[in-house]
Amino acid sequence: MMSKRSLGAKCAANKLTRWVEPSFGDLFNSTNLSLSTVSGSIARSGGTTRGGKSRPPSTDPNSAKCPQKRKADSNIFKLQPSNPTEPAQGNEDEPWVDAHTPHSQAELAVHKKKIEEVENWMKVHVDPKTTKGGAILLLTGPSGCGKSATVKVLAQQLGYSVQEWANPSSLSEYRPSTDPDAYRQTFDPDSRFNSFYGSSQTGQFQEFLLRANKYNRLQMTGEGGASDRKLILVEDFPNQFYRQPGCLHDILRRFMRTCKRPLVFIVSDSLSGDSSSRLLFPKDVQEEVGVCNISFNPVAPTSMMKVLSRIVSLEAGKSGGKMCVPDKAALELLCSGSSGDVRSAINSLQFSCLTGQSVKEGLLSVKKGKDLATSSRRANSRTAHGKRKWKDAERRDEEQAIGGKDASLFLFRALGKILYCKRESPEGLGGSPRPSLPAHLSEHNRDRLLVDPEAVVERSHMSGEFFSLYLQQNYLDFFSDVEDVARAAEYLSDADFLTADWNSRSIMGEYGSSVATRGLLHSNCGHIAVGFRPLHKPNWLLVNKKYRENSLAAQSLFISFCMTPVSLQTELLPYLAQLSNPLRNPAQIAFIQDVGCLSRRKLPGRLKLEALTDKDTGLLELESEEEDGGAASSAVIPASGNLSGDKEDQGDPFLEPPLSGSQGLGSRGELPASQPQPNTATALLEEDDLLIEEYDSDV
Ligand SMILES: Nc1ncnc2c1ncn2[C@@H]1O[C@H](COP(=O)(O)OP(=O)(O)OP(=O)(O)O)[C@@H](O)[C@H]1O
Repeated sequence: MMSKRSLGAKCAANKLTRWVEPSFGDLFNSTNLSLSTVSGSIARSGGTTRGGKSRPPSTDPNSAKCPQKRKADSNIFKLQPSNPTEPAQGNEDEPWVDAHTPHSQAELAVHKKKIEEVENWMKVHVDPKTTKGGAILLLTGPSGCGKSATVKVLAQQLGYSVQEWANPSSLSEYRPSTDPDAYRQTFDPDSRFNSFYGSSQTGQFQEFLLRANKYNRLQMTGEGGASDRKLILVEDFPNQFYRQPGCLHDILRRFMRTCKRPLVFIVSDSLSGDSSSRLLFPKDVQEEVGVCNISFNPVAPTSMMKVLSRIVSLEAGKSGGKMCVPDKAALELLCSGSSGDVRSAINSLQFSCLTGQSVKEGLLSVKKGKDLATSSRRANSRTAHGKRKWKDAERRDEEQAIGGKDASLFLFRALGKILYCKRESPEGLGGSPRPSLPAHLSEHNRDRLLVDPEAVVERSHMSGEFFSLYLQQNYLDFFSDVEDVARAAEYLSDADFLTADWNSRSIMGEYGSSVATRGLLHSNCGHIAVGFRPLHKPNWLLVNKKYRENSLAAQSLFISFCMTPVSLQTELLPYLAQLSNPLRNPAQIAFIQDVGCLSRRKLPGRLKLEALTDKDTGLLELESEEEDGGAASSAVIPASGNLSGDKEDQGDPFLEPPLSGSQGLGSRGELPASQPQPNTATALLEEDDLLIEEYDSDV
């Protein structure tokens, strides 16, 4: 993978001299000084983006000290001149992402509906005449999908100014005074001499919000428009917020009470599942302070193509024939390789169009991609449908060669790739006959797969075992023949078996997931086109959650017995349930009724399935498990349902989720909430299955 960031880092190391030179342009009579690094950190001093060209240097010390990281990324092209002795020529070195910044809604590579949503929110909340209190907008979505660009374009269009927060890079050093009074004041939050508080990033952030809310921007010469229409933009978050999101939540609450300006937060999601937006803005806080959340999608390939084609034609015109112009196939490669990140796509485009030694490889890769695209187009002339699929599967590696983004897959899509079992058409690509298996193996004959199962699992960013767990939950809906189901079930249990031994689990994990995925694909020979099928999260997650909660509850309620949770639930509680007067604590009675006995009347029904959405990731699942589970954090959750990370059961890595979880579930057909439910207990009592009398030893 050649990401823009790693590329930037490499170039910075190699061409450090060139990086320094323009900063001393005046001294060395270097006239072509590009200021976009400094001016890249726009608006944090109060200005909006003015055009895509070099902007005047900001006077804000923050912006000079700390160029925003994403802007710094875009400077990679400045750091690699073909000849370091030559001065930069004109705008040649300007990053195209900056040079082609969108200036109007029509130019934005963002879905119209999303733009409209943001525009409507702005119209309602930014005008101080129509709004009373503060309002908060949260924009989420993958990196480079145009969130900031949308805010800036709309702000410019509606005549609003944007005041943006940027994390200060260096804080003024704190030197404790020897005077005890001064020392006390330093740490006293109510003291106005509180230098410690004032100098922390969080403190500065709070102060920024206060000032941004209180004061209007200074009117610069030549600037017109209503300066009281302002929105506050936050994309960088003080690091402290990631450690203690509660700090941010307190600030938000205070902001909503006291402020009158609208506040826009932009948080980029990562495909690998470490969702900052979930951490910084949990659902309950969003509801409490009334955050409006608009979620952006990756840029659609058609919009991306339009942007790239426009840039290529403009740049080709400017270069006067010097530029290496990529053709449509190469642009398509760039589009699919960028995973909907317009910044990454434009950077890759510029990189691949540069002429010079340093990008020779990039050009070769484009050529390779072109050749491949052309040959596959020829080969697929017969089967129009197979054409695209084939190209997708075969070209993925080529895409990565030209600075493509890491092609991560959301879990939903990754599962679909296995379950829908897409294969090449029987006549093969190009109509040439495929070699077939010998007669005695003919039952194993299958058309060629259009997916690489191992790559799919890898791109889903979750362990193979966990991936198999999702497959186990969902595969039945995609089979039409019971023989196939039997074979698939066998493969799945083989996969479980491979990872059953915790000693070799880390090594065998990959083999296990290969057996599970390939086994499913191979078994499904009677596969019929099944249209859309909803996918669900594994029941195991719910059962496991319930089990952990029961374990904790059992331990705390029956602490005096000094037994492990497993022994409590499988030995003691069923025994106590048989006694008519064991205890007098209502919580204990309720728990015994919930966990210690099987209902004779009602059979456990199917659990209520939780739908898997296209934005879910397996890691989130694990995280939420850990959050909810408190002390019982699970480090590894294998497909077989073994819970090896559970602290109470560390001595028993093969612990099965006990029956207790499903009992409580089954009696009501759905999983009850975390703690033992009094209603469950009541329902059971009503059944007369069991009667536990309250026993008072004092009587
Ligand atoms: N047509 C276009 N639509 C959107 N952005 C474009 C377009 N053409 C060029 N760009 C540039 O692409 C970049 C898009 O990045 P932007 O900052 O908007 O992404 P983002 O969704 O906010 O993600 P991040 O959090 O990574 O910044 C900007 O630098 C923008 O100037």
